Amino acid sequence: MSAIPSNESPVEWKSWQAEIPATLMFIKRGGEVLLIEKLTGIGQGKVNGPGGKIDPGETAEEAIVRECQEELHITPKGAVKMGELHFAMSDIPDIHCHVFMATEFEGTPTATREANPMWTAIEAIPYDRMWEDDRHWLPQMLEGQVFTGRFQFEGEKIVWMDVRFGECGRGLWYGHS
Ligand SMILES: Nc1[nH]c(=O)nc2c1ncn2[C@H]1C[C@H](O)[C@@H](COP(=O)(O)OP(=O)(O)OP(=O)(O)O)O1
Repeated sequence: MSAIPSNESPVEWKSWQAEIPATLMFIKRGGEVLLIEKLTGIGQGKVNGPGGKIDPGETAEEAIVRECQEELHITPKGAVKMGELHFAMSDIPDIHCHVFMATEFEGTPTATREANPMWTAIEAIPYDRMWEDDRHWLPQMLEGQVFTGRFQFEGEKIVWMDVRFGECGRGLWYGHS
């Protein structure tokens, strides 16, 4: 299944490079998922998964473990890469985000200055408090589908999007990985 672009994107995606490499994590437990209320940084005030920028020299896998430790004092175990998100933004730097899912973790999710943890029933995920793209991939990802998404934002509104399920990575629209 794919969401087909309804108009031409002005972004030249073949040569597009994000300024910020980033990560997101969604930990599932039964019918719930661990979300956060983000208290600092990009998307402050929104609900999201824990995550953040990849530091220089870090892999995405290392970064997502560090971010979960910093934001919630937990260590995810056995994280699986599920998707890649490419955000062409209008008023903040462009972002390339690696999305992970896990079912195991060590520690107790704890509120920090960066995040309030929220165990949330999957059927009650508050999409109206999240980035607009999330409703286009998070439900499918939580059911186990890998994906690649490209989104062009004007402010916080999507003006163009292309989401494809069943494969993860830039090669989907590039012709090679
Ligand atoms: N459109 C979008 N949809 C989404 O679901 N998550 C988005 C998003 N745009 C950005 N993010 C997330 C991805 C990543 O986890 C996070 C990056 O935010 P931040 O820059 O705040 O990261 P950090 O927590 O590293 O912050 P600093 O330590 O302040 O640099 O925002």
